[in-house]
Amino acid sequence: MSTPARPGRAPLDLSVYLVTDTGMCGARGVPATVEAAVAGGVSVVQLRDHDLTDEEFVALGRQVREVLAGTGVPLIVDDRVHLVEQIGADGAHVGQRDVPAADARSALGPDRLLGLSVSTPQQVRTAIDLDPGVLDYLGVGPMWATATKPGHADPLGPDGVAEVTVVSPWPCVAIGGIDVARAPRLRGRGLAGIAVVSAICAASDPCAAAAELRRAWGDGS
Ligand SMILES: Cc1ncc(COP(=O)(O)OP(=O)(O)O)c(N)n1
Ligand SMILES: Cc1nc(C(=O)O)sc1CCOP(=O)(O)O
Ligand SMILES: [Mg+2]
Repeated sequence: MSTPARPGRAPLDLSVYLVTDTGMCGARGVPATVEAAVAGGVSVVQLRDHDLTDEEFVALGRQVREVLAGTGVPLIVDDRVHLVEQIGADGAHVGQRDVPAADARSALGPDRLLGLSVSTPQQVRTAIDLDPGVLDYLGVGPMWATATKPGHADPLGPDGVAEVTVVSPWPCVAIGGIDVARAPRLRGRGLAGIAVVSAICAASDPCAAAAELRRAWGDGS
C-alpha cells in the first residue's frame, strides 16, 4: 500500500522496508541479499553500516543501486547524507543524534526522500515545528528490544506506537524486533509499514523471509 507523499512527490510504498546489516548478510553479501529481498517483496531499502569508511560505503552503495535499478524500489542512505549524491541514492534517513533534519533537507534538495527516527510523541511534535515539507516519513522505534541496535530507546510496543502515529502528519514505519510472528500485532496501529534488519539479513532465504513478512503485514489494516 502506498501512502500520501509530500506535495509533488510520487506515493511512497513503505510496507516492507529493509535496513541492511553487512555482518548479518555474511558471505552472501549485501547486494545479493537486497536482490533476493526485493524479489520477495521489499518496497524500500536502506543501506546501514556504521563501520565502513566513506569510500567503502560509496562502493557498496553503488553496487546496491545497480541491483535496484529498474525495480522502482528506492535506496535510502542511513546517516551519511553527504554521500547520497555520490551513490546515486534516492534519499537519506537521519536519527535524533545525526545531522538535524532541516540541514539534511538543505543538503539533499527538494527531490530526494528524507526519513527521521522518533521514539516518542514529543519527538514528533518537535519535528512538526519544522517545515512539514522537510520530511517524507518517520521511523518509529524500537517496537521491541533488539540486539541489532545496542543502547536503543525504551520499547514502545503496539500500543505505544499508536500514540506516535496518531500525532504524526507523516507516514510512519515501525522498526525494532519485528519478525513474521510479531508483524500482525502492529496492524491497525496507523502505520504505513514495518522495517526490519535481522528478519531478512540474517535469514537463510531472504526472498522467502521478505515474502513472509509481506504476507504477515498485508495492507497494515
Ligand atoms: C527506518 C528507520 N528507522 C529508524 C532508524 C534508526 O536511525 P537512528 O536512530 O539514526 O539509528 P542508526 O540506524 O543510525 O543506528 C533507521 N536507521 N531506519
Ligand atoms: C536500526 C534500528 N533502529 C531502531 C530504532 O528503534 O530506531 S531499532 C533498529 C534495529 C532493528 O533491527 P531488527 O529488525 O534486527 O530488530
Ligand atoms: Mg542514525
